[in-house]
Amino acid sequence: MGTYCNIPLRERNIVLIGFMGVGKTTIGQLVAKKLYRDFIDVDQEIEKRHQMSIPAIFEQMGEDYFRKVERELIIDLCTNTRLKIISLGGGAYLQEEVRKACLSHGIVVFLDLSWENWKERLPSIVHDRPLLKNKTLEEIKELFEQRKQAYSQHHYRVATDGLDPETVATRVMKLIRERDTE
Ligand SMILES: Nc1ncnc2c1ncn2[C@@H]1O[C@H](COP(=O)(O)OP(=O)(O)OP(=O)(O)O)[C@@H](O)[C@H]1O
Ligand SMILES: O=C(O)C1=C[C@@H](O)[C@@H](O)[C@H](O)C1
Ligand SMILES: [Mg+2]
Repeated sequence: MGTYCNIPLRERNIVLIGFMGVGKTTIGQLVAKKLYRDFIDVDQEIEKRHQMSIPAIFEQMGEDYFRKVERELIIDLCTNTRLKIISLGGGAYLQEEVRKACLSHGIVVFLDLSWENWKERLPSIVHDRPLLKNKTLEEIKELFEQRKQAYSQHHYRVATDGLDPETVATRVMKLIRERDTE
């Protein structure tokens, strides 16, 4: 897969990236509604295809299997679809092939949230994120910091601290509209 892309800018998929729980799924749904586009959540799509939850896939088939399925699905979506709003799982963008496909074929929007604000969200998300289970807060912070380097490879960044989902979605939508009228 080369980096050449013949998809016109206006038709490229919008790909939301960022750490677990920053709001990719929540915001992606809202942006899709606002722009009248289809929404695809990669985690939900994998769950649907396997008829299993993400924690069950991790437990029964292992993380390596999940990462392969995730990578193949994202590359397929990036290269073969247009005009979608796609929310990735939090760890997908750590894979280089995924980054390349998203950056060359889509418009990548990084949803950023500070550690201080993210910490507050942990209790509401820990139960269905296998990578957060059985980890201390310090270990999670380390993962949060480690992943920053990968997420720094994006087209746009939206700082989400203190913003409700509607406001974040409006900001994402404005970025896309401004880009389309450039
Ligand atoms: N801007 C926001 N303000 C407050 N709460 C939010 C915001 N965005 C999302 N949330 C809440 O945070 C939790 C995680 O959101 P969501 O599932 O959308 O994250 P995600 O980035 O898709 O996570 P994952 O990487 O695990 O798929 C949900 O309970 C959601 O309601
Ligand atoms: O950040 C991660 O590695 C993950 C995030 C979730 O979206 C799921 O894809 C899964 O729980 C792994
Ligand atoms: Mg999600």
